[in-house]
Amino acid sequence: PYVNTKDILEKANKEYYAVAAFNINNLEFLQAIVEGGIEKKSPLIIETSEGAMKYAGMGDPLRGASLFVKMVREFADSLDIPIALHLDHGKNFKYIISAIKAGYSSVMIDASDKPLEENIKTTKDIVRIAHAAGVSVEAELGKLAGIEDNVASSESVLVNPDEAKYFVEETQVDFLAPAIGTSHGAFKFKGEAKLDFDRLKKVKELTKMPLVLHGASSVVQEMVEIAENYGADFGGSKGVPSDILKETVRLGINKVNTDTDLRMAFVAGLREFLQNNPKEFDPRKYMGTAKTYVKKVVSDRLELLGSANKA
Ligand SMILES: O=C(COP(=O)(O)O)NO
Ligand SMILES: [Ca+2]
Ligand code: NA
Ligand SMILES: [Zn+2]
Repeated sequence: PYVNTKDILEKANKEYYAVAAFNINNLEFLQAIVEGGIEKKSPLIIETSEGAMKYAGMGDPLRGASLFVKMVREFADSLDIPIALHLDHGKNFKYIISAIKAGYSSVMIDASDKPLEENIKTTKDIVRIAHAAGVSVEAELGKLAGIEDNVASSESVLVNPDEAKYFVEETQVDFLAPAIGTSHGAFKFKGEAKLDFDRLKKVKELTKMPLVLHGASSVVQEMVEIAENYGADFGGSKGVPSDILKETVRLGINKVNTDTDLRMAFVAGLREFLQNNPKEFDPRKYMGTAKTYVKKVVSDRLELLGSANKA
């Protein structure tokens, strides 16, 4: 069934497991993710960025949002696993309202680049509107290094646990993304991968609510090798190691945003197939391996996060 993200995350919060939130831009990624969820009997959170809404809607974000709702609902309404649709990194009021109007389960209002009081005010505005429409809300505290807020910020700004308690009380958000040292993309760490577990622990103790980890892709070595075998250059790529990811779940992360790992799996499959099948031009064939690899990464991640058999 098509459900509210909050329902999925409240259960995960109670039972101390995490649910992956997988980003999509097209049909093929959605198909592969849904296949993984069915195989693992796992709840699924499908999420789209504002850019994805624009891309799917060919420049019209409301049309894009509505297309994604219809696609996801077609799958969700016909399956036993709970599936939610979430707007990732909502920053533009028009896009957030479009997602709510189109029927998204939840929206993120990302005002983490603003001073605390402004983040609170903006988040409160969105919570009031979203909750009136039965839509749940995610917000963020702290900043991820790498590309954040369309600005390359070299330093990540880690969450302040006391601020987090004040923030959630003031805003009444449904789930919170505390920055604890991750960053978006495939180049997360120069040296050793390290996250601030202590801050995460404190935020969980103080808020007791479902928490979100952004920048949570692992950069799956198997996929890097296949892709590089067929012409990719992913030198220097490094993600969140599985053991560190598992530790964040143990400490209270319940939603794990995963985009890069699916992108790398898809392009690995695409490169491999195209190189080995010079005569093929049926998209259902040349995107077949790509979808299979995405499904594999999805299934492994659902298992790792503990949401398998939780549907
Ligand atoms: O945080 C993410 C995805 O992060 P990755 O680049 O690590 O997949 N989306 O909001
Ligand atoms: Ca942010
Ligand atoms: Na999000
Ligand atoms: Zn993110």
